[in-house]
Amino acid sequence: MRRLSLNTLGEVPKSSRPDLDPSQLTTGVVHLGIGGFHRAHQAVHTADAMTATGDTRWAISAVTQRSPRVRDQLQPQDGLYALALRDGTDTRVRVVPSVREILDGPSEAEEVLNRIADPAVRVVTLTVTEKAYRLHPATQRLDTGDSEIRADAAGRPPGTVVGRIAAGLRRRRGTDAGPLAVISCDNLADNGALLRQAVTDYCGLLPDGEALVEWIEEQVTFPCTMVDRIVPATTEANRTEVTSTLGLRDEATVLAEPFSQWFVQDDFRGPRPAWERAGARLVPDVRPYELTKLRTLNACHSLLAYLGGLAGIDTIAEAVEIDDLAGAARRLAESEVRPTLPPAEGIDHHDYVETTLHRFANPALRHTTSQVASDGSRKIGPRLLGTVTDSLGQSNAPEMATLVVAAWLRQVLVQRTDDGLALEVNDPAAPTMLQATEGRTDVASLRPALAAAGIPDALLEDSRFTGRVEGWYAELDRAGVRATVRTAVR
Ligand SMILES: NC(=O)c1ccc[n+]([C@@H]2O[C@H](COP(=O)([O-])OP(=O)(O)OC[C@H]3O[C@@H](n4cnc5c(N)ncnc54)[C@H](O)[C@@H]3O)[C@@H](O)[C@H]2O)c1
Ligand SMILES: O=P(O)(O)OC[C@@H](O)[C@@H](O)[C@H](O)[C@H](O)CO
Repeated sequence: MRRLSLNTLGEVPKSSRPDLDPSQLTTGVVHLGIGGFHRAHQAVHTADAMTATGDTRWAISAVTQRSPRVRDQLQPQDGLYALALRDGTDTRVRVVPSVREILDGPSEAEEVLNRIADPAVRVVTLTVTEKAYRLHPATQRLDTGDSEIRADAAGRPPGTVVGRIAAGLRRRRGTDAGPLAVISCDNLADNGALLRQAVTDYCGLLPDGEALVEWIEEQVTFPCTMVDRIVPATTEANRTEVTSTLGLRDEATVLAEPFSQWFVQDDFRGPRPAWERAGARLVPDVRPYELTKLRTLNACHSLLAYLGGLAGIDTIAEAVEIDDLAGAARRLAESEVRPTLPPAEGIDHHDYVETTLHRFANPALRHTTSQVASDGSRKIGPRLLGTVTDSLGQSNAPEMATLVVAAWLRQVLVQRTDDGLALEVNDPAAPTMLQATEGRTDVASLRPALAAAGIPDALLEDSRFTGRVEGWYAELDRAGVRATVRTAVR
């Protein structure tokens, strides 16, 4: 079957064809980490902003970070791909035109730096997963002892995200290409500030680092963002379905829910796409929205992923249909998270929780518990530990938050469901945690495991945290998920 491409675009059914002519767009954005989420979120808001304004300077040069797979899917299609928005049995398919170039970061490192230094480029966005920032979990500062970071700083073509950004900024400084905004779109609280600090820490390892930091302060902003759209990993079934809708083969299909939200801190020194004309909110302070989303939506997602996974449940939609699991998510969100949140204008927290659980229940997404559970050691902090710390500070008991931590620990240490089936564990800290526990899975092994995962000392030394985690862990071991949660939500 013929592939989707510029040559075949005219054969796409009219209802799925883009409003923009892709060949008329020029590049103004570099994106690092062209995974599913970018294709379903920022690339779409950016296409819609160009359509709304007629300002076609914002096509995207997208960079793969570790494997050329997405480049190999998109390049034969001239960067075109279909987004399938699915809600229950409804599906809407649209071809997205904004990705105009795909570079493979590892093998085309020089080109990537040239793009970042290009005066036409005014925005760099990134979606690279939490672990790619290489932050020390306890300090949330760049782990400058990381061997890959040190190798980048020693002058090899940069392979890490922070190394690549710093090298690109250094080149841009050399070409005097003008101000730039570097926008993290990953699920991290204060993502812009964390990235700025990580780049600054990295510059500290470079011989010309001080001058580069001075230039960055003058020319580069790091707006914080809150991004929200559920985008599961694409399956072959998704590709086949979209192929039959388009009448053309699309290897780079992405699937998402219809809901999409984007809050961006309005901190730009140069031009940018008019995202506010395409559903985004440009606000002076993103923090209340970001905290609300991370501590509510993402924390409930993790709750369903860890407890659901241990209970042998494959998808988030199936997990949230179990009343006690939904009840535990509500208890976490309403009783523990809500008192810790600053007011976020326009957000009613109760409605937010109910909308979130309704979105999770979308059966068409088939978002797996194992995908959401991945990289737990990097997600537990931003999603749950802030709630734990703030709750303890307010003398509120973080029962559900610690239950999630215990469930994560059981996944990593025991790696079996309650029925004894093997659980796939994908966590960069898992080897160190298993080494620290020497293969033991009893309650006494939890503190070494938490320490190895980089949980901050203040929590490790607080028995109100460790005691609860140990209690829940023992209960999960004794009674299993379903009975533990049933008792917990009574
Ligand atoms: N998928 C979603 O529903 C969703 C929603 C909101 C935010 N996000 C954010 O987007 C991120 C990416 O999600 P996705 O669905 O696109 O995932 P994905 O697996 O499709 O893509 C991940 C991207 O990150 C890169 N990456 C992974 N590990 C890396 C590392 N160690 N160093 C450098 N690059 C690395 C990969 O190369 C790839 O380009 C998430 O981690 C999250 O922070 C995702
Ligand atoms: O993408 P991750 O791996 O950081 O987290 C998995 C999900 O919790 C997350 O992607 C949500 O679907 C998303 O944050 C919704 O906006």
